[in-house]
Amino acid sequence: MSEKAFQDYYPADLSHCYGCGNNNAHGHQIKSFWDGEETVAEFNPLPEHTAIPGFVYGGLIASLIDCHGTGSASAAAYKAAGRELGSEPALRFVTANLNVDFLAPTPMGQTLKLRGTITECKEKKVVVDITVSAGETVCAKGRVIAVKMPASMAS
Ligand SMILES: CCCCCCCCCC(=O)SCCNC(=O)CCNC(=O)[C@H](O)C(C)(C)COP(=O)(O)OP(=O)(O)OC[C@H]1O[C@@H](n2cnc3c(N)ncnc32)[C@H](O)[C@@H]1OP(=O)(O)O
Repeated sequence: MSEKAFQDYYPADLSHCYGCGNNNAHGHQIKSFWDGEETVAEFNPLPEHTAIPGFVYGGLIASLIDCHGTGSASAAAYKAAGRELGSEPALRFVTANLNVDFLAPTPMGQTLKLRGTITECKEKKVVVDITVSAGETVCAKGRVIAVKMPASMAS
């Protein structure tokens, strides 16, 4: 995909997140995009992301939901403000609450597809509902409550 991901617009000094930071060589570096009014991301779990042989670790799934959620929140805030992604001042969101339901065992060896719906979008808080699917099976669903990053988290 040649389109820039939401996370590619994060400023370099805030791109170290284990889930989505471009500057974290050991992280997941997930990439989120718009698909109409929804947001999408894909991830291919590695062998080290195993829970039980053949199945994906739930913590990884939570991490993917977390960072697809905060990325989607930022993109939704820019959209609501009628602004270009990445324009200054930056609209940065962190996770206030993360809730995950594991609905079915998640198989290794398949691309996981995340799909997000912006359920609520206010100036300071964005709520994103997300599904994680392997093939036709929705393996997990989650909700991220993302809140504007406090000044105390900026270096
Ligand atoms: C561009 C750069 C971004 C890159 C980073 C990506 C991040 C990746 C995801 C992460 O892992 S972030 C790291 C984990 N998160 C944190 O460390 C956040 C720690 N918590 C805080 O700093 C504060 O608690 C927080 C900023 C989340 C909220 O404090 P505030 O004082 O700003 O919130 P406030 O009390 O004003 O509430 C604002 C709204 O959020 C709601 N809210 C706040 N905390 C909540 C909570 N814990 N659960 C549910 N809702 C919550 C609150 O009810 C309210 O909703 P309403 O407007 O509808 O009334």
